[in-house]
Amino acid sequence: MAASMRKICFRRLLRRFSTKRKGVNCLSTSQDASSNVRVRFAPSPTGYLHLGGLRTALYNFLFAKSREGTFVLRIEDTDQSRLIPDALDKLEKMLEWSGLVPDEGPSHGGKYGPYIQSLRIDLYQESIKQLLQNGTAYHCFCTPKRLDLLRRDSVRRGETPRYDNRCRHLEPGVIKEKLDAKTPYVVRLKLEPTPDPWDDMIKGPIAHNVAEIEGDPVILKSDGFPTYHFANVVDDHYMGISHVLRGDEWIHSTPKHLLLYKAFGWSAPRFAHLPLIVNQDGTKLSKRQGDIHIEHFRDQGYLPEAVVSYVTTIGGGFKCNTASLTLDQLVQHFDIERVKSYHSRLDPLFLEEANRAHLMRLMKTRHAELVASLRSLFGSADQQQEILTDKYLSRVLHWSLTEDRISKLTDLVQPKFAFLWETPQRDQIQMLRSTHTSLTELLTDCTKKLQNVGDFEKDGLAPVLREHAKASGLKTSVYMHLMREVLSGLKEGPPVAEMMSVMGKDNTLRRIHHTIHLLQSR
Ligand SMILES: Nc1ncnc2c1ncn2[C@@H]1O[C@H](COP(=O)(O)OP(=O)(O)OP(=O)(O)O)[C@@H](O)[C@H]1O
Repeated sequence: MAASMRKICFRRLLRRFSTKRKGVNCLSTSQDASSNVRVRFAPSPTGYLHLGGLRTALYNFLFAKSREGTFVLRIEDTDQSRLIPDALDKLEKMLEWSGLVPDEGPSHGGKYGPYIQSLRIDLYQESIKQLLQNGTAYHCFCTPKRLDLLRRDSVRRGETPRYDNRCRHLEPGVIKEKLDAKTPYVVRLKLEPTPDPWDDMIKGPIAHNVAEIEGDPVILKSDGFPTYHFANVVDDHYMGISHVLRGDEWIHSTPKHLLLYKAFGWSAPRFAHLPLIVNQDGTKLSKRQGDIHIEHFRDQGYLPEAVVSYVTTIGGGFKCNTASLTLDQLVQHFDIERVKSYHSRLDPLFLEEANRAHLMRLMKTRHAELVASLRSLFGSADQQQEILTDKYLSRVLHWSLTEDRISKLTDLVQPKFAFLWETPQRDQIQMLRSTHTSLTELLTDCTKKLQNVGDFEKDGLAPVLREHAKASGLKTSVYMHLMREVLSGLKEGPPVAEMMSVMGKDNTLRRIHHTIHLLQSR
């Protein structure tokens, strides 16, 4: 067995073992996995939904739906300095477009709302009092200047900067004095050693002794807003979240979160840290990159089902190929035990494959809708309206998909497919007249041959065209080039017999007659 395979099996074994002995030695994550499943997708509105965020939203959705649970959308907007005004609106639209409709959320309501953190400030301020009273948190009056000096000092010594926990030890009288004098403060959590492992649903037991590495973290900022860690834990508790599925970048924050649960005396949810979707250089995909936003894929003409399939390729979780699975099928096949623990890059070729597979599926299941979508790519005033019949559009769809010519509908309006919709221009045809003097006769003869072809399929047309080339004394390649230009104005493209077959007999003959007419007119 290869070493990497042995490692994976060992990790799986550990995961099973550690799940069974949950609570024995691990930091407590005591929610019972079989109890009422409630998960949340909790993005910050600091940018638009991208592939990484969508993948995390999707796995939360799949986990909830595969266990008859609830999928909650919560907006984490405590970093007010980075807010983007229309981010929430667009995020909700993109989730809906992808089919990941929340059961509870800012626009869907629910009994645990509000679902936007900036509307829950009172709850955080009440909750912080609890920790100040039981002594697990404390006021810190250190000035930004002192913190900066500390940081510089550490850097000078070649150490990782960390807060020295000085205000942990302030006398109650000093604290009162400073509070009475309205001295600005933050609230920090007292970190305790966390040498014991906690049990991640994907990675198995993980030990991270955060107090050895970091100073006490801020949980309430000087502007009265909670930090990510604090609001996240308070909300997960009050929203009854049973499982937290989030990106791997939060894995080292988990001991802090577990300490917060402990400080409150609450039981913690189970955690699953999902592998990240990374860039070519191994860095995490992030909101600041334009071409990874879900809107970008929608605008390019990709189907929501295909974009969803695309993001399932990082992280696994399925025992079958997901290229053509619908959301319902993904729910049926999803198994968190199969989620991988390593980060990877997306393969854009898979998106093309998935989009094609979903288009093929829609051809069978929602044919009329697909035809209507193709028609909608053309303006109502466009000259080609008269050929946009259901029959013609269906034939184009069938051809382009079965012959692997396109991966999305919008490909069909690219210049290389213009021949499907437009007749060649007068000047293109007139150019041909100068190189082929007897073109009118050749085309007239060709129409006679084509009239007699009953089954206008490429296999029947190809020998007829080859024979006509021979009878006209032209090399087949020269003849085919000529016919392609007559039909499409293009120098390159699909084989002529294939072109004719997709255009259909009437359309093909009409085009040739049109060319003859242009050749005869001056
Ligand atoms: N590249 C990624 N791969 C997998 N999950 C991701 C990725 N980026 C974000 N996530 C997850 O999506 C969820 C929402 O993330 P969030 O809204 O904070 O976006 P973000 O891209 O992490 O933000 P930023 O661009 O500021 O880093 C989080 O659980 C986060 O872990």
